[in-house]
Amino acid sequence: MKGVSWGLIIGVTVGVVIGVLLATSALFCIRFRKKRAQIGSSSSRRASTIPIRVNGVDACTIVSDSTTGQESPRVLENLDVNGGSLWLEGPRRKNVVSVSGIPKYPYKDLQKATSNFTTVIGQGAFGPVYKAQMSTGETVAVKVLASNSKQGEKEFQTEVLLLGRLHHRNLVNLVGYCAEKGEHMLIYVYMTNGSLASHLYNEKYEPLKWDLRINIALDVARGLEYLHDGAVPPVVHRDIKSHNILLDKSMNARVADFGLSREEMVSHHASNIRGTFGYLDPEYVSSRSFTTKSDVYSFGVLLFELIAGRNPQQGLMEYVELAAINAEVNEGWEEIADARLDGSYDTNELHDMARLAYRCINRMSRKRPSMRDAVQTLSRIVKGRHSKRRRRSRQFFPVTIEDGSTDRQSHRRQDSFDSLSDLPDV
Ligand SMILES: Nc1ncnc2c1ncn2[C@@H]1O[C@H](COP(=O)(O)OP(=O)(O)OP(=O)(O)O)[C@@H](O)[C@H]1O
Repeated sequence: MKGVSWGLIIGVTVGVVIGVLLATSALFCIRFRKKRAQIGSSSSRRASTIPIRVNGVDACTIVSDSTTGQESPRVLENLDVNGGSLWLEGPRRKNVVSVSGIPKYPYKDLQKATSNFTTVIGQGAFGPVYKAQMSTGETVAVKVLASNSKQGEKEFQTEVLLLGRLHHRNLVNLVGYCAEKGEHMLIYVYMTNGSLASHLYNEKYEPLKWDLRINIALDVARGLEYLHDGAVPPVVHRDIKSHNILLDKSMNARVADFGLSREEMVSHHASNIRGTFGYLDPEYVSSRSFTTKSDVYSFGVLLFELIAGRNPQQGLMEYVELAAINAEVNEGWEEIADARLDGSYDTNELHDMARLAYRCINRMSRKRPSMRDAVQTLSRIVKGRHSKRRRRSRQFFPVTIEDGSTDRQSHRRQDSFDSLSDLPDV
């Protein structure tokens, strides 16, 4: 009996232990699978919201941005998940010959779409830019390269091929081209709200709000980060300035004029130095060698433009150097804040952005941050702003929900709604 009961006890114990082990491992397997599925779906979601397409000759790889980008709630305009332009997709593409993925448009179509090239929207160093209404109903911008260009057909095609490989939501993507009747034209996504320069300096526009200025800075940083770290081979922009930052209908900023052969520029700059004075890296001027850090320098100038609402031709940098004297102990940068902001900005954010800008314009290129660092700093500023607002909204909502009947409280509710207007979707 004793033997039987010991055997029974041991049998039951072993059975229970094996049962528990089996149950635990089954549970572990289920949880592991779930987790993997979650990671899979979140990374594919991430890749689809923040596409960076790095194209080799035939390959197209999606890699992610250095930040998630969830802090930027603004709407993407005309973009599919791969950063390509939706208007070119699908059945609408009829009548368009596509060579190596970049559609080639007949001259007569563009002539018609621009009312015989009468719809000028701008004039750049490469030539005039026209607004074009395509028969598909889409609006595009057509850049006609100056006819004094020495570029041959083959070089132009090569350039189109290179440009066509660069796709990012913060770049003014090339969506087509035309090479006919001795004319060379590049067709771009149309940017409804024009250039950043016009919003900063043209009185006809409302002053840009502080939050929007930071969002624009982050958009530009992301576009440049892609050119420097995401594109293969890396692309140095060489002419970052507020005229080359364009805004779409939702005020998302995109970098324009990248990757164009600078040899083709109608020279309005002295002694072979390419770029725009005031934005030029002093190290490049002395060494004549342009690097990604030269773009970082120009980006720093652009950040100061956003802060101060004045450009290098209006003495921006002298202004900055004076303010920098007092800025060491977290003071002083307010002195240069754009008067059109009317004091409506967060002082800490302004200091953080100015400090980043000042690092970017360091005379020694090796001491400047990379664009990846700049993206991370600006993302932190934007994230900080959102969490501050979330905290503030948590303070306000319980009061208004519990007892929203008094005037004072309904005012507060209104205030909290106003300040939440640009919270990201969560
Ligand atoms: N894709 C676009 N959508 C809307 N407007 C555009 C577009 N591209 C250019 N423009 C307009 O045309 C103007 C001229 O553009 P372009 O890029 O040729 O020259 P720029 O940047 O002003 O000067 P530069 O050539 O010296 O850099 C821009 O300032 C902008 O107002």
